[in-house]
Amino acid sequence: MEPTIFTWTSWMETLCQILHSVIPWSNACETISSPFDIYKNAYFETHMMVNSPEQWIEPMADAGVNLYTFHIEPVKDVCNVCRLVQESGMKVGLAIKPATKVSVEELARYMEVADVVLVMTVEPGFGGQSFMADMMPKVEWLRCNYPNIDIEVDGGVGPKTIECCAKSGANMIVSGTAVVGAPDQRQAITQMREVVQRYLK
Ligand SMILES: O=C(CO)[C@@H](O)[C@H](O)COP(=O)(O)O
Repeated sequence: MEPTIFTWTSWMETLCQILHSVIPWSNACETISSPFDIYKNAYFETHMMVNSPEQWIEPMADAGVNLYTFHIEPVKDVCNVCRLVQESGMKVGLAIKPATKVSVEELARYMEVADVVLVMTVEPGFGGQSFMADMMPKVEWLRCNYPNIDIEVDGGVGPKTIECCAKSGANMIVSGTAVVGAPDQRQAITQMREVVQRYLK
């Protein structure tokens, strides 16, 4: 398990996360495929905040996405969507939002097919929201029961909140505003990665 810092900034080190709330959905696929011309070694995750994730699997796989993360709340047959994602060649990410009716314990039934679990620390919608520390028990429960799975946190994460996330067990970090607004973006990413590494040991 490695610390991975995902960030949404013009300076891509590891990943470009395409949020339909950030990019008008009409041209998301074109937007995704265009960075590949520039960032040939980047690892691309799409965080699908959509009601029908199965509808976008093929376009995202064709655009070159590596990790397809979708919210399980609106999906009736999660295992089927996971299977379709795997068959497309992408990794499977399962996301739950703060005000969800899905308990983190219910995720247990999908752990055989999931590669990543994303615990949202803001309500999906837009960047720059405040970090919700009361989401950390979900991360702690996951890390305690699934010591080797990748656990991602997303929303309000930055140098001031990274310690809380890493201590709870998160090893995949999405950071938007905190990196984009940092005077030194590389330093902000490096600092967060070092904190996560400290807890991974
Ligand atoms: O998915 C979302 C919001 O819908 C998050 O990815 C945020 O957009 C990340 O931005 P910051 O909260 O780090 O600014």
